[in-house]
Amino acid sequence: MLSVTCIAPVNIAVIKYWGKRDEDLILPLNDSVSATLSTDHLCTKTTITTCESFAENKIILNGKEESFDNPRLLRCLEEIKKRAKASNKCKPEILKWNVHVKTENNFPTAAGLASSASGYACLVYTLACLYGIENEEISSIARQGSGSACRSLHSGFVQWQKGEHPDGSDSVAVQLVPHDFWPEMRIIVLVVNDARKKTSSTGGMSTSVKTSKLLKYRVEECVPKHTKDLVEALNKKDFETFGKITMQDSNQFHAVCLDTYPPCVYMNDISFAVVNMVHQFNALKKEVKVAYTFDAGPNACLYLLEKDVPEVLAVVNKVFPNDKLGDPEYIKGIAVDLSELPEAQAEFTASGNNLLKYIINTKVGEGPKRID
Ligand SMILES: Nc1ncnc2c1ncn2[C@@H]1O[C@H](COP(=O)(O)OP(=O)(O)OP(=O)(O)O)[C@@H](O)[C@H]1O
Ligand SMILES: C[C@@](O)(CCOP(=O)(O)OP(=O)(O)O)CC(=O)O
Repeated sequence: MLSVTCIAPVNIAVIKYWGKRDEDLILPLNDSVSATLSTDHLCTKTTITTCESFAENKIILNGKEESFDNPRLLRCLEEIKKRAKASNKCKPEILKWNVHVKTENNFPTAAGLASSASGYACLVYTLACLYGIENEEISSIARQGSGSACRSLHSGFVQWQKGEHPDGSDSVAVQLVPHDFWPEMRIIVLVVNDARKKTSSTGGMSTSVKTSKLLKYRVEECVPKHTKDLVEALNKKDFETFGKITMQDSNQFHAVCLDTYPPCVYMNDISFAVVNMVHQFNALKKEVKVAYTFDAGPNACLYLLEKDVPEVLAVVNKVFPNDKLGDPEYIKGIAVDLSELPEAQAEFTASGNNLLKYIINTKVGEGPKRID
């Protein structure tokens, strides 16, 4: 019997992946860029055991058995085994044994918090460790579990290169800068809703590819420029440009969602209240101090620098007053001393009470790790 346990991070895109050119191999229409978030606060933990006596493959997700008869899961297992066989790093008989997967996310699953990204990255990395191929290029296998998962295999800021080959061999994730390149970078997630979402990313983007003319323009004209300028800003640690492109790319992605027929509506009134708060804050400061981005759900991810966290949190608490403020479960992640927060400017007014469920204060982090 062999058993391995690993953890893997979530990632949040600043240039969004939306649209596939090959649904089966999960090949994207455009490059995307993300930050890998610290596993100290958000992560998937997966244990995989393999044994000659196991009669079938099994997966237990968050304590509940799920069907293994899932094409994405089967594809990841099959591809890893193929790679392990070719590398000769593992005894061939071991590759014939079934596996038992036990996996847990320490945050809500399928709620637009990128659980499929950390989930499939962890699955593929743990399998790779089990068969001794963890140092090979495995992002192209994680990609076949969930596109965004390929980016969670690296630390720091990561680019998923769309690639050109029809077989997907060059559609891989590469690290742009390591996790400690811009150590002041912080990510604050404002959780508006952590229930399972109605339109999955997979379904939504498939309809966008079929119906949105704006998506074609985005892919051909906008994303290549957004990506080039954002990577340049990242290398120069130019937050103003980094933040502006991040917000513009998120807004364009949601415009594509509305241009989809029938439309995919992921942001809600609370999301737009966050958008207004951020622009009001940046206008008062006369520079881009904080940037928002939204995935396929209403939750906001704010990118900002450490020095601005107290002032931004003071504004968030004024615009979104909450009875749970002070409860340690309300602001999770990196500890915040509420008594040290400054007074928010008089210009900000409350949007309504208890509109946020909770807040996660985190930073850029490392890739998957074996922990057993
Ligand atoms: N730990 C895990 N191990 C294996 N599969 C997982 C794991 N966590 C999530 N998944 C898979 O990912 C699915 C959720 O993906 P989905 O894209 O709907 O939501 P999300 O990833 O939370 O949101 P988004 O991708 O929009 O940020 C789950 O139903 C499950 O199939
Ligand atoms: C909005 C996004 O979060 C979309 C993520 O889509 P998924 O990677 O979940 O989709 P599939 O490849 O079909 O599994 C943007 C992003 O993470 O780049």
